[in-house]
Amino acid sequence: MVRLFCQTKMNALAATNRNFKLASRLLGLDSKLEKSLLIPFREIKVECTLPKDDGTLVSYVGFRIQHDNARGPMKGGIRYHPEVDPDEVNALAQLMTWKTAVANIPYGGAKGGIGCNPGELSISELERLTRVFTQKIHDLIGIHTDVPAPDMGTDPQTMAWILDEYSKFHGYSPAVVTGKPIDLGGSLGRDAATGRGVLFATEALLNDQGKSIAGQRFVIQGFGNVGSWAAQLIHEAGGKVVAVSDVSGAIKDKNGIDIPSLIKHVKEHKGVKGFSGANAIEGSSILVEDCDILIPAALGGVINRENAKDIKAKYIIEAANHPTDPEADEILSKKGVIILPDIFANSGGVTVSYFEWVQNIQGFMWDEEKVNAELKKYIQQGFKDVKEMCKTHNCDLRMGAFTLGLNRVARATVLRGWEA
Ligand SMILES: NC(=O)C1=CN([C@@H]2O[C@H](COP(=O)(O)OP(=O)(O)OC[C@H]3O[C@@H](n4cnc5c(N)ncnc54)[C@H](OP(=O)(O)O)[C@@H]3O)[C@@H](O)[C@H]2O)C=CC1
Ligand SMILES: O=C(O)CCC(=O)C(=O)O
Repeated sequence: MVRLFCQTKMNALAATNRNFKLASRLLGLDSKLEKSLLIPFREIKVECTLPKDDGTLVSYVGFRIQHDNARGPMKGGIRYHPEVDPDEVNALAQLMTWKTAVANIPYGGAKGGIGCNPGELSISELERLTRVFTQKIHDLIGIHTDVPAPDMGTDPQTMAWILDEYSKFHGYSPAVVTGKPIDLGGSLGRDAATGRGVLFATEALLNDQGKSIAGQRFVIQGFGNVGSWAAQLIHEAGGKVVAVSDVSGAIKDKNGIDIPSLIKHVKEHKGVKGFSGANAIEGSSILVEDCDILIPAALGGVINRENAKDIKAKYIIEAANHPTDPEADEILSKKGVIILPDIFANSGGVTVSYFEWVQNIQGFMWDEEKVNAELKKYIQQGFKDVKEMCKTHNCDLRMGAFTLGLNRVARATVLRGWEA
């Protein structure tokens, strides 16, 4: 009990449900419809027993939470991380439902995960674990039911193993996963898509404020797929990335870090630690470093009531999923900090996943220029739609995005006659 009160981070599901309720109230949804929208469609929990390289057996718990399919097949990433827990996966699945609706792509929402530390498993152990997980869920995913993709701790190779294992049961099915290698039907531009979407979303927000990326000072937490692509594209657009962190450590240079050199360093040393072109700082201070724009691109709940008051950024672009607790939202709003919410800011990844799925179904590959140009159109339209809801409901960008997403899913639910 005491520990509960000492926690600074809110439970992810409680936080997501709180935002859902606020948006539902703004839209005036009735309680039956609210219930249909909130309760997940299906929650899958499986034991994955892995024979380790040394012959011992270890068991991991895997989840796939399928939240909603009113607007189309369920869609969302699979995460390998030691902190994966059912409540968080549930929250992430629900966020996917609102995200695909905000992006206006014909999907619902799902999310999966295995509670493991991928850094401690060999490649062959990761492959066996992924294949066991796929064997357990193959009859519940599919091209027109639920389409997984990468998230934290997983990558195109993980998707290739899922594709291959799934295809043993159902025939060759490249469209059953997105974010897969190009050689197996992956889309050009998917690897960079979440980071590129973060760039386009930031540009849309700044343009709306009469500003541009050039000269803005950015701090980025997380330097994996999303953080490193966002950093590279922001750097190319003239933004100054002044501090970056990952699990290995954090670095800072107020004149701007040379991002291409940092990317080279991270490839060689598996982390930002030891980069000679910047000064080492405490990892815990990254979120409160002096900057104009803060981009959390790692874990959820990192911006909470404990550190919100010390944040110096004027803007927060949520590249990570649910990085900001509702309590922190309130503190930051009082300080005038503008937050571009996750369900819009990081929607570039799932949007290009949609393009990948479409290409697989069409059997026709787009060039990268087309992928990036289409992504830009979707993000710019998404920003306009979110702003419109902010005007209608006199609310902030998070509630603008939530009301937009909920409203679209609610309409589909009623049209299908599904309200409870
Ligand atoms: N991949 C995608 O397409 C999408 C991802 N997202 C979200 O973006 C976020 C990042 O995902 P992604 O980039 O794919 O994941 P990756 O696994 O590629 O990268 C995660 C990064 O976060 C770092 N990290 C983990 N814990 C901490 C910590 N406590 N402090 C600082 N850094 C930390 C990791 O460090 P290290 O490498 O040292 O372990 C790594 O740099 C997640 O919230 C994910 O849900 C959202 C939309 C789409
Ligand atoms: O690309 C996808 O399908 C999902 C990406 C994802 O997991 C996310 O947007 O959080």
